[in-house]
Amino acid sequence: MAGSENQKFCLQEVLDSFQLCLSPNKEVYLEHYIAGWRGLVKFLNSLGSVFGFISKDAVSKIQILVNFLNSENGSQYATVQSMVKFELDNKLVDVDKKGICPESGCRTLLRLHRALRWLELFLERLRTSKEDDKTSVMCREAYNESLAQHHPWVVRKAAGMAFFALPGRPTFFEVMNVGPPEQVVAILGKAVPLISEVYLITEELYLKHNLLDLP
Ligand SMILES: CCCCCCCCCCCCC/C=C/[C@@H](O)[C@H](COP(=O)(O)O)NC(=O)CCCCCCCCCCCCCCC
Repeated sequence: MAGSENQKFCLQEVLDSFQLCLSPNKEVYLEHYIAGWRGLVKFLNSLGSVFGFISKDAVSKIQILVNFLNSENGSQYATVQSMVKFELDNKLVDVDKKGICPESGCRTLLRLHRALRWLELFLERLRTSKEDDKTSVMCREAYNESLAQHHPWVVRKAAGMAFFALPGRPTFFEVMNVGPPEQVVAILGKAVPLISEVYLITEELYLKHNLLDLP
């Protein structure tokens, strides 16, 4: 998988990864969750260096999770559910905000999980958008409704500036690399509910274990 962030993006690949994410009993496989994010980072990279600071942060979080998956405890990280259990049972999470485990799997995944909500809201806006709607507006609205609430002023400001550099809807659809606009809309129609399901399962799990505010 190394270096896959530099290859050409294809929306179908992301859809496939999120499809593979769910086990028959609705657990979330970390490997496929990570693959989905790798695909999205590819997309971001293809939009240019203005988005480098966002892509860099996503890549570093992906890498932390990959390292856990490849560690001697890798099998405990097979699913998000098993990761949460393992890290909580072994006191590997900063539940009482002490800063002893600043890079736990749970807190790292939480950052991507929050970004997944932004993605869901953004893709749904794209799916239902009209030809001359602005991607920057869709992106900002989705961001303000989700991730922005977890970001300090300086990050919100930087993100806001980057949104201005987003290409228009036609270019955006082209970069998705799945064919004409109707096809993009059709694939988005499959991707959004899937992403939403993965998001909800993770959200409920984190809520149950009181992990939604991990520092
Ligand atoms: C296509 C437009 C892309 C716009 C992306 C919108 C999200 C804006 C996020 C701005 C993040 C700025 C970077 C810094 C973040 C960190 O401070 C912050 C907190 O981390 P910490 O607690 O370790 O400090 N990190 C995060 O919240 C995680 C952010 C992860 C963002 C990943 C975004 C990937 C975007 C993929 C684009 C895919 C487009 C979809 C097309 C099919």
